[in-house]
Amino acid sequence: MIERLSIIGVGLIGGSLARALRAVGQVGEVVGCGRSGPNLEKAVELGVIDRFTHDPGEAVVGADVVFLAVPLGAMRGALSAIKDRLDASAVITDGGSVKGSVVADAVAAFGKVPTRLVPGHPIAGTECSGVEASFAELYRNRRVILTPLSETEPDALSLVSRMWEACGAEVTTMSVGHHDEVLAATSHLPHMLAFGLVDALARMRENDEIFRYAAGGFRDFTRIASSSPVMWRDICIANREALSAMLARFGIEMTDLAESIRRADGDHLLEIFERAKAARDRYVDRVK
Ligand SMILES: NC(=O)C1=CN([C@@H]2O[C@H](COP(=O)(O)OP(=O)(O)OC[C@H]3O[C@@H](n4cnc5c(N)ncnc54)[C@H](O)[C@@H]3O)[C@@H](O)[C@H]2O)C=CC1
Ligand SMILES: O=C(O)C(=O)Cc1ccc(O)cc1
Repeated sequence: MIERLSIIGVGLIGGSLARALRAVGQVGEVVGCGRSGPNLEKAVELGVIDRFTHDPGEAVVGADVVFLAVPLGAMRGALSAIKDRLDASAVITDGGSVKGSVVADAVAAFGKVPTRLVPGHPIAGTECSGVEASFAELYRNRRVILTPLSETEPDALSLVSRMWEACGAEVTTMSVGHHDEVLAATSHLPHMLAFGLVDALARMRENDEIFRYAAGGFRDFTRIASSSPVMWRDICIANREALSAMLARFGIEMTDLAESIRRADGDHLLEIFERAKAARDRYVDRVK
């Protein structure tokens, strides 16, 4: 289906796409591009990519699909670097966790919305980074959100949808703004809670003594605090408006909890916990 796929940023997300497409025989040549020589050499050794270059412009020559999988702060530079080297029919897509910033970066780089840009976001990942953490099954039975614009050419959208479906993913489309609001609530806020909790506890006791007495719940809740700091710095800045609003709403919830605890208001606490338990049980049932 794809003759030459160019992956800018061969880490967890880019590497897993290449592996998944290779596993189902839907890609010919895979060209990788990145900054780290050892990571790219590893990618060749693992059979994830066929060859690599450090020059994004060179990487996209002759590619029918270009997949951008760099941290959000590097998107604008990557788009500017590939702009003049793309084939006219090349489709550009990405895996960035925020979509408004990627569209703004594309407009800044191209001077207008590129009609063959299909912004995308696989709702799948782990707390690990780099090509060695990538695996072919990452996207199987997971959702991928595409946020096409009014300018997006239908055949480009259809190609990117089919690419993700070939990886076993379920593709949904929504607007850029809606995507960024929903993900601020379901992904970006929980990551802030995990980072904030672990940092607060770590600063309370210099010697890490406190972590020795943590139970399974702490480990489950904080797994995502092991995620890439650079990636999450960029996500926060890219989605600052929606994430700030979510953090403010969550702050009100925490204040309410703290007040109920101080007042020993068991009825109110029970009301909150029962409502939360019912909502989570419903969610877990739905995704089983
Ligand atoms: N990690 C996750 O669970 C998920 C991440 N994403 C998004 O996917 C993108 C990539 O994330 P990961 O694959 O997890 O990160 P990663 O750290 O595993 O891979 C990123 C790669 O990009 C390279 N890179 C960084 N700056 C670059 C530049 N200026 N030019 C070329 N290469 C550059 C890095 O060397 C690295 O190999 C991010 O935009 C992130 O928001 C989306 C869904 C899930
Ligand atoms: O590790 C996890 O559970 C994640 O939530 C991974 C993740 C990180 C960023 C995204 O934009 C989407 C998924």
